[in-house]
Amino acid sequence: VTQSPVWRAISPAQHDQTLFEERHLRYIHPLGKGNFGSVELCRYDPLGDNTGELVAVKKLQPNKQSTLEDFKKEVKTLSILHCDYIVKYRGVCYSTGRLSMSLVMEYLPNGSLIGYMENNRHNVTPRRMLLFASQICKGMEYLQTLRYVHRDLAARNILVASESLVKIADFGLTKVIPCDKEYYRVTQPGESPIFWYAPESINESRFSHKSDVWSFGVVLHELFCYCDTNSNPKRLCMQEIGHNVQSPSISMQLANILKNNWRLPAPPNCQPKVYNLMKQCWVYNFEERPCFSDLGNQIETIMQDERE
Ligand SMILES: Cc1cnc(Nc2cc(F)c(C3CCN(C)CC3)c(F)c2)nc1Nc1ccc(F)c(N2CCCS2(=O)=O)c1
Repeated sequence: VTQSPVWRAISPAQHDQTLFEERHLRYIHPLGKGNFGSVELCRYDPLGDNTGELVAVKKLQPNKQSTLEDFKKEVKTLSILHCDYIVKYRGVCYSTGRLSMSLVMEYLPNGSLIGYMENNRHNVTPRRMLLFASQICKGMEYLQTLRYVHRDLAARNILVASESLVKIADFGLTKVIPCDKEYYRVTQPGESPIFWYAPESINESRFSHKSDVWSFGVVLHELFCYCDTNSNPKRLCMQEIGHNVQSPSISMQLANILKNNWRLPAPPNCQPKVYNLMKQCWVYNFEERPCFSDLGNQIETIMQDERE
């Protein structure tokens, strides 16, 4: 029987580790909602004896912004990224009948950096924050070698693998920079995380490795504020803008205060060297911002001094 055409048609799937059969994907509970879909904890249990692997499954929620095309690009992006500091792709699950598909990824039990920092505030040292920062930096350096701009680098999109390892997740907004240019121009901005955006991204929808560096500076700020909701970037910017949310638009007012050299304030008890790193990431002119390898070296140096 296994030699009949039907079995031949089916059997290759079993050998393809990246194809997950929906009937073996056991739903456990929701993990969260991102801008492009929801993520659920599942167990892939083909033997049906609960010995299967826990996986995080991202389901597409088609809304005005995201389409199946965008989701397929996100899947394609993640499937070719192989880096210790980027969440691992496991495969895809095509649902029988229905058109949709799901993205299957490794499951990291400690959740996002935000929840982790809030819950572990008392035993996360500045040295550990610098370790996390250097890992995010290395992940971004790797992305840059493939000409990817993440465009949504924020603490909410960083996952905690262990107390000494974090990974970049959620490549829903990631784009490849065309070979003949040094930046990516977005046409439909959609739901933009403008409080993590560089001025040129706010003003001209221009995204580059240097705009990712700006967002990295905001992630550093979030880290050294222990991801405290009272000092999250949106709240601090809105306080500075004032709450006249009419005209001009919030992004225009944000662009103005950044133009007038306002920046997120130094986090409480933050070493001057670390705040100085953030300020380098927030230089108005993107050409003067450091690149991720410079930042990585500076972070390693500060970590050395910390050790002495
Ligand atoms: C790929 C992946 C691997 N492991 C994990 N582990 C994970 C483990 C957890 F306990 C939690 C939480 C912890 C807190 N309590 C209250 C609820 C569950 C958790 F949130 C995540 N999560 C992944 N992805 C993911 C999940 C959820 C997401 F909202 C987002 N997104 C973030 C913004 C865009 S997003 O949708 O991509 C990605």
